[in-house]
Amino acid sequence: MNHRLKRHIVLIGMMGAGKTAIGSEIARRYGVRFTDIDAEIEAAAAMTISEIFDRDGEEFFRRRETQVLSRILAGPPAIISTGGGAWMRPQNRKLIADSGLSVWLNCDLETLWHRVRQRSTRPLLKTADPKGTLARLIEERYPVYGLADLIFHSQGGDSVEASATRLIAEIRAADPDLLEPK
Ligand SMILES: Nc1ncnc2c1ncn2[C@@H]1O[C@H](COP(=O)(O)OP(=O)(O)OP(=O)(O)O)[C@@H](O)[C@H]1O
Ligand SMILES: O=C(O)C1=C[C@@H](O)[C@@H](O)[C@H](O)C1
Ligand SMILES: [Mg+2]
Repeated sequence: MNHRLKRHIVLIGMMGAGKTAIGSEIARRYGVRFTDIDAEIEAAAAMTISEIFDRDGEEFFRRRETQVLSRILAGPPAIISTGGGAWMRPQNRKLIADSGLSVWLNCDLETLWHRVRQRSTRPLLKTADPKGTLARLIEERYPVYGLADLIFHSQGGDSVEASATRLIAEIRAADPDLLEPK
């Protein structure tokens, strides 16, 4: 059924937390727009994120990420999936707070590792000990992710569909007017 979003719903969290999977499922179900910031960065640069990191470095990528996030947030309300590091910049947190509800998809290390271990698309995990890197990023980031408006506890055994249903209920409880039928 088609719905209207009053503000953006901005999904934050680690690589593999399900921002893209759950975000696109919710958007499909409610007929609202879904935007993935990583995909927007890649489209604007006509390069993959790995290529941007390799050629121009992480700092350059982070500046691009803020520009793209700012452009998407200025557009019509959408469900937005951010890259894992986006929420760590205070400037990005301010941009998100000004126009959306931030939702952290909180997921444990073992579940994340199970989901990302096969992927070669995430430059930050191209290390000698990717699981250790993931654990270190979790330690650094979780206190900051915890500043989100809503914390969704992802349950490892749940399907994407079940998680999307539970997340919608939690979003409705946090802000009953955010997602309304057209
Ligand atoms: N309950 C669940 N919630 C979310 N994802 C799940 C769940 N169960 C299985 N998955 C699978 O886990 C993967 C989650 O990856 P996804 O790309 O959505 O994460 P992400 O947060 O967007 O990561 P990235 O920052 O790397 O883009 C998907 O392949 C999805 O199908
Ligand atoms: O966790 C991170 O810092 C990143 C996650 C990805 O979504 C990409 O935005 C990029 O690979 C950086
Ligand atoms: Mg994603």
